[in-house]
Amino acid sequence: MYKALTIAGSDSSGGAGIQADIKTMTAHGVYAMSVITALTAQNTTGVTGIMDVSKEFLEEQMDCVFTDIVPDAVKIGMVSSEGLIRSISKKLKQYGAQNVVVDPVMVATSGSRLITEEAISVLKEALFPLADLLTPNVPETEVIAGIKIKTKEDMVKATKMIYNRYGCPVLCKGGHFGNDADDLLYIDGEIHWLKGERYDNPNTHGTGCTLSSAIASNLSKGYSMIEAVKLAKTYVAKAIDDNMNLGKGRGPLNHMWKIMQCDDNFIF
Ligand SMILES: Nc1ncnc2c1ncn2[C@@H]1O[C@H](COP(=O)(O)OP(=O)(O)OP(=O)(O)O)[C@@H](O)[C@H]1O
Ligand SMILES: Cc1ncc(CO)c(N)n1
Repeated sequence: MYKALTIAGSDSSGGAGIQADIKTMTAHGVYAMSVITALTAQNTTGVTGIMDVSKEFLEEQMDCVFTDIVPDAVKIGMVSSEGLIRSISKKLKQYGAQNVVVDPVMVATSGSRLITEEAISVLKEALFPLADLLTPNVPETEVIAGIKIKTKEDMVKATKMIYNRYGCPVLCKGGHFGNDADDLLYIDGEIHWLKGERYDNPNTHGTGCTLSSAIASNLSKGYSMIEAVKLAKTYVAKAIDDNMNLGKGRGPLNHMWKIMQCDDNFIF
């Protein structure tokens, strides 16, 4: 059994954060574990509240996981404050965590802010150097690189800047850019455009969380980074294209699209 850990915030509406991650890892046949950084009160229309856990309790959760069922891969999502980021960094180093995917979550699909301004610089300094892959979307890439992205050439430029600064592979996700869903993977000094068709579906709550936990699942199984990202992109595309339509705002994906293609007798 391959094992993956998500370190992220809980989404009460089940489409993003910890819930999306656990569904995704489970759909990949991977044993999922969670270290919860915060509770959020949110639904498909927005986030109404955030309650961070204490540093001590976050570290206690990490100790419990890493001293028992050691994860083959780790995905990090929403971490809203400096102290929690430093605690995660300390514990990842202490336990020599493998296959670390960092999704630098800043703003929810609904537009709500999920990290403080001060915490962004700590994220860069304490967490990015530990990442085996960084997965910013275009607005996050702009913030991290410090340049505006108007064209695909800008996307390449900003992604290279981040790669050179932090020394880790970068996947710049194109879900917020242009008429396609092309993502840019920069790894080992080479550019790989991962082409994607854009589906005309407003229900994209949690696409980023789902992609990063699918990548972590694939890495836990031993796939190369490029293969892990390509497979994850296909999984997300199919979960969007399944056209589930829940909630009053931007609804969640169908993480279980594959299982629901099986007949009931197979599942039970
Ligand atoms: N409408 C769409 N059709 C097809 N693929 C999409 C669509 N929207 C996003 N994607 C894909 O989903 C993945 C996540 O990208 P996106 O840019 O949406 O991340 P994100 O902004 O971090 O997500 P979130 O909205 O959850 O914060 C990428 O592989 C992207 O290409
Ligand atoms: C808890 C949580 N993490 C990440 C996102 C980004 O989609 C969200 N909306 N909620």
